[in-house]
Amino acid sequence: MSNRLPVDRVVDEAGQATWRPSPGGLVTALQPVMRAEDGVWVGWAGVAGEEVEPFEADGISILPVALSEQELQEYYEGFSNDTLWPLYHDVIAQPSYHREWWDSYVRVNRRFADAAAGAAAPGAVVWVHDYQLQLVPAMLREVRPDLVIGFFNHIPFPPYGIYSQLPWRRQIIDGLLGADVIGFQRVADAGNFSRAVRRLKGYETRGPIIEVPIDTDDPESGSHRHVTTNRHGGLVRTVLARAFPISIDAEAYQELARRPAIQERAREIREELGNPETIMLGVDRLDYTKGIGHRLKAFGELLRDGRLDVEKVTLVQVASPSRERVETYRQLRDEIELTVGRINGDYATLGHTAVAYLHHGYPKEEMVALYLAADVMLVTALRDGMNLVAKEYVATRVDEDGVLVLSEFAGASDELRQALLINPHDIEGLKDAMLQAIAMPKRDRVRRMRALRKKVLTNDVARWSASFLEALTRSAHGDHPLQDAPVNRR
Ligand SMILES: O=P(O)(O)OC[C@H]1O[C@H](O[C@H]2O[C@H](CO)[C@@H](O)[C@H](O)[C@H]2O)[C@H](O)[C@@H](O)[C@@H]1O
Ligand SMILES: O=c1ccn([C@@H]2O[C@H](COP(=O)(O)OP(=O)(O)O)[C@@H](O)[C@H]2O)c(=O)[nH]1
Repeated sequence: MSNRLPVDRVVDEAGQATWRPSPGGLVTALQPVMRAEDGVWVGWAGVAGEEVEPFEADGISILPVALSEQELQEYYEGFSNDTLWPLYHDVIAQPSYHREWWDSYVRVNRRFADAAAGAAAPGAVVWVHDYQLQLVPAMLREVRPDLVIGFFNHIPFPPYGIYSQLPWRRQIIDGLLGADVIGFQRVADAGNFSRAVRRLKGYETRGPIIEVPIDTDDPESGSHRHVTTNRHGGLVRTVLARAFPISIDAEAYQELARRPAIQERAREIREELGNPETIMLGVDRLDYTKGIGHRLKAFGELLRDGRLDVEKVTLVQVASPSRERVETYRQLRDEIELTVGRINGDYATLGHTAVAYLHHGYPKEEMVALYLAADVMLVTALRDGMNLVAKEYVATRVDEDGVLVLSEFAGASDELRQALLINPHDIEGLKDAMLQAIAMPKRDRVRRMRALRKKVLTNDVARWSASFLEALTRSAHGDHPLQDAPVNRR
């Protein structure tokens, strides 16, 4: 279950409906998993006010959940993306708190839970994804205690000092604790969650295990899995909360990178840009968490100070459209486009663009060609759950060349230690890292890229889903594995 299905329904001006792939890393990561399983994907079809019948897409059974226009505004654009999203990303933007948005979030979560409850076979495994659906685990457990329920949070879980702002902080914790296994991107996220549970609920935790007291007056209390007695002699249900860092289908990216047509397209991209000595690339949803403004500032200053030459270096910035009706996102687009216009106005020449700015979403093949064309990949997120783009760049570089500049605030930095790690708030540090990346000798580039590729090729998306589902299946047999998934325990 995820808010977004792998395909969005798009209705054109003539009223004709078509399906197009959904944006974002969650769908990229889950598609190969779902293709391999004989399951049902429950999610929203991407258009408001329409009931869509269950259907098949690319070998996946789809069960659409309908949202009205008002729910789209209050549950998705409002509570999910204007309350939870900024709150969980370190309040980079100010979260808005509205009681009607919360009511809508509860209503829509209930609808998702009901849909899954109706579709799941007895004892089935249900895997719920992301911050839009945090109440679903408890709602589902209430009506279907036979199910094995997993939850994975794709975005960060904030430190308690930030999380505690949320007026509905206890309800969200209760919602999540309905799951048997709760997965996070980083060890730090899992730690933040356990702390919030201790502070808000007073429940005890032992490493990754959370002890949820059982209400013995509840007639359903006998149906719980992994019930045990805690050190005070009380009956508790145990929940596993741990890091499972997500990844990509690395083999598929390698395969695309080896295709002659895609390699030719990469050469064409370089030519279209006037064959600069260095191409730097940024690929992001147009989101304030991605640090696009910081990246442009650093690049603009390097041109201003004559440390970079527009005839030698071009920055390609793909900023794919995202959440365009949310005011903060509209403002961000204006700011970014103003900055790009200024940099190009000040430093571009007739023959050489400084920033090639593309406000589009591209298919995978074009993404791979862009990755192959880029000498330096810039991931400067201010906060990011994982950032699959960083991993895709590494998987694509079958030539073992290219330099990844990576923010330490992206989950990917826990694993990709051989990237040039930066703090995007430190503009001078970012500028130095860009120059270091451009000037890095081939031997060093290859050494770093080899080490990065080993990580991404070993810890791919199949391994991620297998380790989560294994933890979930073991939990169905009353056994919570205590060790962490493969990740640096930093
Ligand atoms: O569905 P949208 O509102 O259009 O947004 C797209 C997705 O963005 C987020 O992606 C996150 O998941 C990635 C995979 O785990 C991760 O690499 C990235 O850091 C996250 O930001 C969001 O979490 C998804 O729910 C959205 O569908
Ligand atoms: O034009 C684009 C821009 C992005 N992406 C994909 O969108 C995902 C972005 O995931 P990431 O984890 O980096 O960030 P998110 O957008 O989920 O926050 C990656 O798989 C990208 O390849 C894409 O297919 N076309």
